[in-house]
Amino acid sequence: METQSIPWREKVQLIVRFLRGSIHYFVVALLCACLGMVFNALTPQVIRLTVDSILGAEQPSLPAFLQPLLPLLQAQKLHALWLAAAAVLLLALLRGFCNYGQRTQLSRGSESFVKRIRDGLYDHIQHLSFSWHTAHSTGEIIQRCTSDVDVIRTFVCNQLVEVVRTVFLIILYLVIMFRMNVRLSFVALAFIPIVGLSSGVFYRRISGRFQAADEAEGDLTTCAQENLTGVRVVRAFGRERFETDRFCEKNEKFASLWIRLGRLLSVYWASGTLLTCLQVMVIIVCGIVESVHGNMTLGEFLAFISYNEALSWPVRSLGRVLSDMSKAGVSLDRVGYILRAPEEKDAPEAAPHSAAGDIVFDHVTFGYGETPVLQDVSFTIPQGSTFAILGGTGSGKSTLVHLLDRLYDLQEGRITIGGVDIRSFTRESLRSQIGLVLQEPFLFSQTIRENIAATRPGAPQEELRSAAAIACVDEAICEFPEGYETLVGERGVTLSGGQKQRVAIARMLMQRAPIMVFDDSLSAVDAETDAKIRAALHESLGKATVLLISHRVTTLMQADCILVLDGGRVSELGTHAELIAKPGIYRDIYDIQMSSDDRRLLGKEGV
Ligand SMILES: Nc1ncnc2c1ncn2[C@@H]1O[C@H](COP(=O)(O)OP(=O)(O)OP(=O)(O)O)[C@@H](O)[C@H]1O
Repeated sequence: METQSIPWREKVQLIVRFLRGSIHYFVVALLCACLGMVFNALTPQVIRLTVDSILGAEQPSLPAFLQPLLPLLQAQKLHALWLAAAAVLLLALLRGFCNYGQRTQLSRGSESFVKRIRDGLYDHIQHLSFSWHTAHSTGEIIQRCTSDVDVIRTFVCNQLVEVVRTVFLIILYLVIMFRMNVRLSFVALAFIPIVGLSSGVFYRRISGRFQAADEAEGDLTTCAQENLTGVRVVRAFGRERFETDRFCEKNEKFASLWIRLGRLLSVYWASGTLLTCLQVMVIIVCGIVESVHGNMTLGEFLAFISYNEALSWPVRSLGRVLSDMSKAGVSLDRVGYILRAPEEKDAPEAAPHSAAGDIVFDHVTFGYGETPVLQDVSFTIPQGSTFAILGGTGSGKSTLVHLLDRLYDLQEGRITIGGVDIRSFTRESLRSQIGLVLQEPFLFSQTIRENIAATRPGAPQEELRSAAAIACVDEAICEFPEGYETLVGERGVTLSGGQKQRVAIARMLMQRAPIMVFDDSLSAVDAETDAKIRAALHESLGKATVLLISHRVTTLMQADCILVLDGGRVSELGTHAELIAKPGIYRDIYDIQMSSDDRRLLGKEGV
């Protein structure tokens, strides 16, 4: 799946959009963090006071509210030392409280933030067009909704807060340091842009590598997902070795990308450590010179060193945050790519319409890409009739259904139902009136009852059973120990292809749609069951318009009208009797398919 970079302004808007409702947690967390910094900054001052005025003989400089303590500090050195120790303890306790507040608020904020992203993404994906879904791999969509969302969460909830905290800390410490010694503070300050610059260079270099690693992870997920979904094919064709090799190859590429990334990170961290040591060394040397010249007391020197050391780690971590920012930037691009995809939207004038009336395909031309799949296709399906479509593989039969259901939008021509262009229907009203059974039906990992009742939850059991009986699957369901409560899917029973198709037919019948489409949906049942189902459907469908697609002539021959598609064009149109009366594709297929068995079966059906 491609990833276009989205502008930073849009990335910020994206974050702000999902932060709504949880911003107060982050504000409180930040306040706690800043307060913790203040308490942190007071500890070296206690040390300075202890060294200079309790152990040494300097006149203590205390803020006005602490002036009453002065006589106590000067009178009894031991009491003063206890007081200093108690102050350090108190500051540590206060820092602990702030830390606790920061973490609890952050975890609440981050959980509600990430929940909002997941909900937003899921809801958006539900409204993306079918063409978008077919164009993008499921594995990668899942990866973007899980790992990428996680990277964004870590960035917003930990690193972004860390940046604000670090900036506050740098300002606070620099103010204190400048008040203590301006010259030495300038030396400490000079290192900040150097560290910042090296982080910036690093940030630019690493961004592309993170993107490549993420794309490799997407490939790996897709490969694993495909393999697990197609496990039957893998086993049947003995492709285990091939699949393992394919996975290993992708896994190796993924691992080597991360190793290269790790190497780059190590270079950064090693050079950062070197820079920090250099800065500490320079400050110690300059501080000693300042102290020797009497520009600093010993206590001030010690306090300055601890401020400087406390400053070096956050400045470096700023570099790490910047590098993580590049990763988060890539993840925001990838999640943003999904969120930017346009949702299926009805035309402003679209409204719910009744799907009663004739269905007309009027000079329809359509292609998924450059090559047209359907060319100038025109035909009419009278309301209440059974209309069949026959055609070779890839002739465009399913494409007709995709267009009727508006899974894809028409490029040329128009389709009308009862004289109303299907583009004037809201998609919901159109789709709710077209019952669809696909060649490869999908059943949810729920009970058979829930699957059949998917279109009408809460429908009475008798109705479910009668729909299942029409689809000739009721008997098979009742044979399961748990009957209709049998769970299907990975954690339940595995239904045969034919059983799945019949459950899907029952599900569609529950919809009671005025238009019913069977897209090669009896291909997995034997000819006899196919005939039984058709007979039962014939009796129960009433006034519904039925569109029947099949490769099997016996399935189609009773239809009111049969259309033969050839290479995306209408080749023949007429009743079974009309079509076999003249040479053409239909008669050829009929002659090939009609074995003596079929003729016997036809005799049974009385055709
Ligand atoms: N989502 C898609 N994207 C691109 N091409 C597609 C897509 N779906 C179908 N096609 C192509 O369109 C052509 C017609 O496909 P369609 O599924 O309509 O044929 P069909 O007659 O139903 O075939 P079959 O009987 O094998 O199911 C084929 O060449 C197919 O490769």
